[in-house]
Amino acid sequence: MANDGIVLKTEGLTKYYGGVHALEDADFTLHEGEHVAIVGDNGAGKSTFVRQITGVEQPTAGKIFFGGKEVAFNSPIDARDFGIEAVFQNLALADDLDVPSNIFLGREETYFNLGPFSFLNEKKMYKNSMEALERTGVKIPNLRNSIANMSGGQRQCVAISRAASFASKLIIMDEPTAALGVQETTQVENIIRGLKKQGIPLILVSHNLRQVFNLVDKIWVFRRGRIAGMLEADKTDGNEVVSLITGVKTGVHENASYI
Ligand SMILES: Nc1ncnc2c1ncn2[C@@H]1O[C@H](COP(=O)(O)OP(=O)(O)OP(=O)(O)O)[C@@H](O)[C@H]1O
Repeated sequence: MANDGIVLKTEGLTKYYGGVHALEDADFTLHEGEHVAIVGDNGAGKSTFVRQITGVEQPTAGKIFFGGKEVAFNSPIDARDFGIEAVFQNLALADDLDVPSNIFLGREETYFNLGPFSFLNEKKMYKNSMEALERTGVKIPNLRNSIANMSGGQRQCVAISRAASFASKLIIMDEPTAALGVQETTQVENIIRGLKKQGIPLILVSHNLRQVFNLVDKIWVFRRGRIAGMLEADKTDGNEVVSLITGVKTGVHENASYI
């Protein structure tokens, strides 16, 4: 498949959990530099889709293309190796470790390896963590505190800084601000704007339509496990998106590409 400026493409992506058809026949395309949202009602299949394209789970059927090549991610580490970073609702932080250890989790900087032993370069990890947080504008008073002692918002910001630092090709965020206050939400939205400036593509799962309209180029609507349509953010409005989410048409919508 030729690349054609397409970063990620899925064809017929399908996931069944026993008899539950969580995702069916999803054809999705993300172009270079694009920021897109995935919206839909509870249970529409948004998180299921994200789990398939990040290697957390393997699809029942369908194909995933990344950078023009068909890929099969057997784990999130496989996806990471392609420069894909994801922030999930459960964050995947290690509670008993401090901020630098969490930012470098699984990618620790070592001085040297001696047989089975690795000697961590903690100074370098601390410095790089400070830089990662500074780049994303996140302020954490004491990086040496274990993550368990931090607020939900601070933990979320660490997870997002980690993803933003390592994502070279694509970043995926599943409800990154659902549990945050106003100030922290603004901080996360600024991180997302920074990623846009850097040209890093984003897939944002969000229930917050205000946020979606402020941040993305395209809105992909999921309904009952299927992609119901795609709308360009600057050519649509909240009513049209809600119509597509619910499947109840409230008027004539010329801009929707109903699928
Ligand atoms: N591990 C699982 N086992 C069985 N069913 C599942 C599993 N994960 C998800 N489902 C079901 O698949 C469907 C889609 O769920 P999913 O979590 O993808 O929806 P969602 O759009 O992300 O919803 P929400 O906005 O509530 O997070 C739902 O009916 C859900 O109950």
